Amino acid sequence: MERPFTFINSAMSADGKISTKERKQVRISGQIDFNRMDKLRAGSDAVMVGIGTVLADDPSLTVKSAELKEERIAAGKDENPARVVVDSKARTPVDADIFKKGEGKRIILISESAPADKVALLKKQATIVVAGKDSVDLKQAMSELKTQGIDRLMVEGGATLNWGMISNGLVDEIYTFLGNLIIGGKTAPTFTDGEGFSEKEIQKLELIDADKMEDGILIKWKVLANSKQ
Ligand SMILES: NC(=O)C1=CN([C@@H]2O[C@H](COP(=O)(O)OP(=O)(O)OC[C@H]3O[C@@H](n4cnc5c(N)ncnc54)[C@H](O)[C@@H]3O)[C@@H](O)[C@H]2O)C=CC1
Ligand SMILES: Nc1nc(O)c(N)c(N[C@@H]2O[C@H](COP(=O)(O)O)[C@@H](O)[C@H]2O)n1
Repeated sequence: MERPFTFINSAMSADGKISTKERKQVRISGQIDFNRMDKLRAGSDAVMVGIGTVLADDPSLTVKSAELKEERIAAGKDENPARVVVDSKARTPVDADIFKKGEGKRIILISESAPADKVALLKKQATIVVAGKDSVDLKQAMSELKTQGIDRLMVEGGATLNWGMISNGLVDEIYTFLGNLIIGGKTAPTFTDGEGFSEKEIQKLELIDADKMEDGILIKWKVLANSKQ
């Protein structure tokens, strides 16, 4: 199956949390890391999040730097990479910031179980891709993104989508900024939630690089092949 080159970028606390127990967004990294993230967005064909992140944070997922936007336009691309939401039941609000802010394509990945009336509303603002019966079949969805010309995909969480992508063997690299705070809470989302691997299935990584950045560490990992997937 052909799929895009895919990486996850995330910011987590020193105890591995990506938001609070109330699922409230926390500023974990500083401006240098936000600029790095902006460059990653600008260099991608699409930026993807789960519906949990849209409902919790309402991110715009746009490129913020005017210079980087101009570079994209000069290269014949849209100002922003395509914004993709994994949303089995088509719960994306029609007034979400991904629709209100910035130019560019929007793609909503849904399952066959999504209600037709809501899908019809979303169709006015986004390309709808149906993959899977009750929840989005991520393998099928990634193959569809590839056929739509997406060669480089940035995944920005959250915890459940990160698990879904990694456990299905759909991720090539992971970039995590580890910040100088403890969030705690057993219900606060971690970098990967989902059901978790049992011992023999655990996903192995190879360290690419680790750098001190502001008051934290940027760690880059390569995801190794996993015979279980
Ligand atoms: N610090 C950071 O870098 C980031 C933190 N976050 C945080 O993450 C939290 C949201 O994470 P979650 O609640 O876990 O939501 P999520 O953003 O991972 O979305 C999960 C939802 O995606 C949908 N989905 C459909 N098909 C799926 C499949 N095959 N596999 C996995 N998911 C599928 C399901 O409805 C599922 O509930 C928020 O609190 C947000 O603030 C989100 C992005 C970045
Ligand atoms: N990389 C990173 N560092 C942090 O400290 C963060 N809090 C986040 N959060 C995610 O960034 C997204 C915001 O995007 P827009 O600014 O709206 O374009 C959002 O999904 C946050 O969860 N990321």
